[in-house]
Amino acid sequence: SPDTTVPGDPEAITREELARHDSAESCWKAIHGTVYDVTGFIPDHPTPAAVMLDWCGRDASEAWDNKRPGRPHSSFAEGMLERFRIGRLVD
Ligand code: HEM
Repeated sequence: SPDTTVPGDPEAITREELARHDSAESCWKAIHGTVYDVTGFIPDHPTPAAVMLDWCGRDASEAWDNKRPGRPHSSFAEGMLERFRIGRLVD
């Protein structure tokens, strides 16, 4: 389970905590307020790894909504997200 910095709220993940997971060793992303651990998915994503790695440790909502300019991810991709969910972004 994630190491959060909000006592009593195991779902809460701060931006500070999110920012610690900014590499291929541990890659967390916030997308529209939900935090995902996508570390294990990086080799399976259909792009060079660098495309995914650029967004580790950050709010990746913008990238999620625009995998290419004006092109959101598919509903198939959307359906994959739940399995990576680890919590909720808080300030
Ligand atoms: C965070 C979890 C992510 C998941 C689960 C995911 C999943 C997928 C999947 C399943 C596809 C195949 C096409 C589709 O279904 O839309 C795809 C394509 C793609 N994704 Fe992601 N993706 C993620 C994050 C990102 C990020 C952060 C970027 C950064 C821009 C990105 C950029 C792309 C690109 C460029 C393609 C291929 C081109 C295309 O399909 O138009 N993805 N992704």
